[in-house]
Amino acid sequence: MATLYQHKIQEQLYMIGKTASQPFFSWSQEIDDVDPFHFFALGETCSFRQRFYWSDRSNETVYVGLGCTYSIETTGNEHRFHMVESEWKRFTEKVMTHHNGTEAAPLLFGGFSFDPLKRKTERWAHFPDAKLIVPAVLLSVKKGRMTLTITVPSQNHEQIIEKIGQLLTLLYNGQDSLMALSASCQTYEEMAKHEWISAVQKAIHDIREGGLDKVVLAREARLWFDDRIEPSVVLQRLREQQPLSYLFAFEDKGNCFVGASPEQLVKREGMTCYSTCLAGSIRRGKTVKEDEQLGRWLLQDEKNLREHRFVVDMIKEAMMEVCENVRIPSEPQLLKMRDIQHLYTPVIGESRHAVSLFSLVERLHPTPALGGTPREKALKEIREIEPLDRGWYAAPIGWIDTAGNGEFAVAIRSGLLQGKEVSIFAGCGIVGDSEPLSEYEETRVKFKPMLSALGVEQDE
Ligand SMILES: C=C(O[C@H]1C=CC=C(C(=O)O)[C@@H]1O)C(=O)O
Repeated sequence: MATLYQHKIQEQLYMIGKTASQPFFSWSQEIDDVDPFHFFALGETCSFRQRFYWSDRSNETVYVGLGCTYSIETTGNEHRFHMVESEWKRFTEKVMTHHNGTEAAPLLFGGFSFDPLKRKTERWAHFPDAKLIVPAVLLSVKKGRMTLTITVPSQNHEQIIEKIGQLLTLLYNGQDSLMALSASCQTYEEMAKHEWISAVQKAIHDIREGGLDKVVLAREARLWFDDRIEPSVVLQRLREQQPLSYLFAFEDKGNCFVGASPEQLVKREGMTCYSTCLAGSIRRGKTVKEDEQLGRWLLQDEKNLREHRFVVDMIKEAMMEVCENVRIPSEPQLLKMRDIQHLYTPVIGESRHAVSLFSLVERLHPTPALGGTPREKALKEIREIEPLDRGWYAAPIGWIDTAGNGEFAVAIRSGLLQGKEVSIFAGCGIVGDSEPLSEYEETRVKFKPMLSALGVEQDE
């Protein structure tokens, strides 16, 4: 099998080499079934320094990217979304695509930091305010059909093609390299716990004083393991444990940001735009009866409904500025994940003119589910009182295609894997009648998805 692909690639490249009229060349081919996690894991074996994983909430669309043919990156740029959009457009004009009857084309993957104005720490050194890449090799799974897309420079691509050949050989002829989680956690520490609780008290005070309605405060826990954590194992465990979440990973030179988020920021599919309001939370019950009671309580609890309403109002307003026929249910429903249930309201609209995906991301990020309301005041409050550099946590992560369609999730329920060390993040919406200790407990529940994927169970 591998030989056939290698032969086809070589043949195509030979032709391109002779006729190259564009700086980049992208070649797609439908392939036999492979396991996306295995594909991701082989990226490490074959020394690809960048890896990306994405699957949507239905698991119908899965993308795995390895290597980097083109990258768009910026820090400290207040027009970062616009900059990424125009760079991407420039790239699409420089690439010659050979679809071979597939629907595939090169994709741009990546993410953004939560707040470019927050002081940065060493922890996030490999994650600038925007970093998106076109992978050298991309596995796309759409409704069960698998396609391989190779995107390389038209010249001087011999080395990368050789590496892709090695990958294909291992993919079809080698052993399945996925392993169980072998590292065990030596130390677990909740960072700045007391400082965080004081920050919540301060936020409650500031909200009661007026001028600020809601602010989301997040915190970090650190874990130290006895061995390196391999992201593909964590991804696979997240898929098993959080089947209704977006699954994402972005790895650069051994630093991997990974998570399973229930929250869509935005999706653009032709003229249709989708977003999600997700705010207001309670844990899952231990029995069906208790779970239903907790759910019913959440649907009627004034404080949680208010937290949720701020998000609905903001997303509705943002969508109505660019869309017509905006559909939003009048009441939230419950979204139940393994460890937690949320108030959830989906939003759909038809864009009035061809509004770009990145301009939608810019309008929506951060919603009051991650920042607060009013937006600028909440961001200022977070900058001043939150004892944390969020990095890419709570920020947009996703992909865009050459037609401008794509999807970004909100990178919550996530962690940063750096060799034997891991940071995980969780936050919650603070309003005037919040209670610091129950907000603290809520963040503990939100740590659970990452902790379980890392093989760590929390004390009750
Ligand atoms: C900020 C997080 O969750 C947000 C999403 C859903 C519910 C939330 C809440 O109830 O506070 C948060 O707004 C997180 O998980 O770190």
